[in-house]
Amino acid sequence: AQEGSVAANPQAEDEAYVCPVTAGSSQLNLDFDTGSADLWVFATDTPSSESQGHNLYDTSSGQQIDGATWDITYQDQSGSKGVVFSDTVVVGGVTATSQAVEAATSVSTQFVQNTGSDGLLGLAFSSINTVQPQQQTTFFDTVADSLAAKLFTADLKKGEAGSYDFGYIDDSKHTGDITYVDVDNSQGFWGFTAGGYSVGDDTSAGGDSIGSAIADTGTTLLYVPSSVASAYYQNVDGAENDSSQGGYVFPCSNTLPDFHVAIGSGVFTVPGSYINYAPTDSSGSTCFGGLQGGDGQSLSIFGDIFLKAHFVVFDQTQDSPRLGFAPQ
Ligand SMILES: O=C(NNC1=NCCC1)c1ccc(Br)cc1
Repeated sequence: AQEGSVAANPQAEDEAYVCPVTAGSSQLNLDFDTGSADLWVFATDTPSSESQGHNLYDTSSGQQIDGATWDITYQDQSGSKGVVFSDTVVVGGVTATSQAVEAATSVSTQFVQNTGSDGLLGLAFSSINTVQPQQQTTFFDTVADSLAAKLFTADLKKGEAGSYDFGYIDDSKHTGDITYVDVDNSQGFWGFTAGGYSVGDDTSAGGDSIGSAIADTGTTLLYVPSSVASAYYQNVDGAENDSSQGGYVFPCSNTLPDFHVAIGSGVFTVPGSYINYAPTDSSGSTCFGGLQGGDGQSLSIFGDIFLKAHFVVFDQTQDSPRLGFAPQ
C-alpha cells in the first residue's frame, strides 16, 4: 500500500501553498486545492506569452487523450483551459499511473503573474472535474484504492512550510483529539456545517450558527456570513468595510481578537494574529483582514486563514466522507 508526504510551501503572505510534483519527466510546483478537481499545468503547449517564469510540463512524456478538453473558472473568476494527457504523476512518493494531466493552452492573468505556481492539483471530488467528453479523476481518487488508508491530511502553517500527507495520519502533527464531522459532497466540495462562533476571550462559540461551509485550501482567506464578519470587526478599533479595498481593513496597530467556531463537538480557534492578514500598501499603516464577509454567497469558505491554524483530515475511509479537525 502507498503512503507519502509532501511539503506545502507558503507563497508570499501565505496567499497559496505550493507543493513539488513530478508529472512525467517534469518537476512542477502545484497549488493543492481542495476547492476544485482538475490537475492542470503550465506546459509546452501554453503560449510563451503566458508561460514566462513558470516550470513547464513537457507533453512529450504523456499520451494525449484524444478529443479531451477542459475549461475551469474559479470562484475568484481566475481560470484556464486546454487539452489533456495521461501520464505518471508522483507526489511525496505516491505514484499515480495514468493520471489525467491537463495542459493549459490559455490561462488568466492571475496565474500568468503568479510565477511561484505552475498549476493546480485539485483535491475536491472528481464529480466536478471539468474534462469533456469523458470526466477524469483527481490525483487522490486515482491513487485512493492503493493507499494504506483512503484519506489525506493538510497541515498548513503560517509563514513556514507545512505538509500534505496521503494514506495515513501522522499523530505527531496534531495536539489533542481529532473531531470528525460529516461531509456533504453534493456540490463536489468538502462541505460541512459550522456551528456558533465567538470573539476574543469568550471561547464559548455560542453565537449564531455560521452554517454551510467548505474546507478550501485553494482560497486564501476565511469568508463567513456578513453578519459574522460585522460582529467580529466591532471589536477592532477603526475597522471599516471598505469596498474600494475589497473588504474589511483596519489600522495595523491593532491587536486583533481570536475567532472561535464550533465544529461538531469541538471549538476551533483562529488566533487574532492570523486575521491580521497583510498591509494594504507599503506604508504599513492600514491592514487587510483575513476574515471577510462572503459576497452574499450561501457557502462560507474556510480557506487558508482557518486551515493553517489546524490539522485537517480529508477522509474517505468510510461509506460517507468526513472531515477531521484538530489543534496543531
Ligand atoms: O475556486 C475555489 N477554490 N479554489 C481556488 N480559488 C482560486 C484558485 C483556486 C472555490 C472557492 C469557493 C467556493 Br464556494 C468554491 C470553490
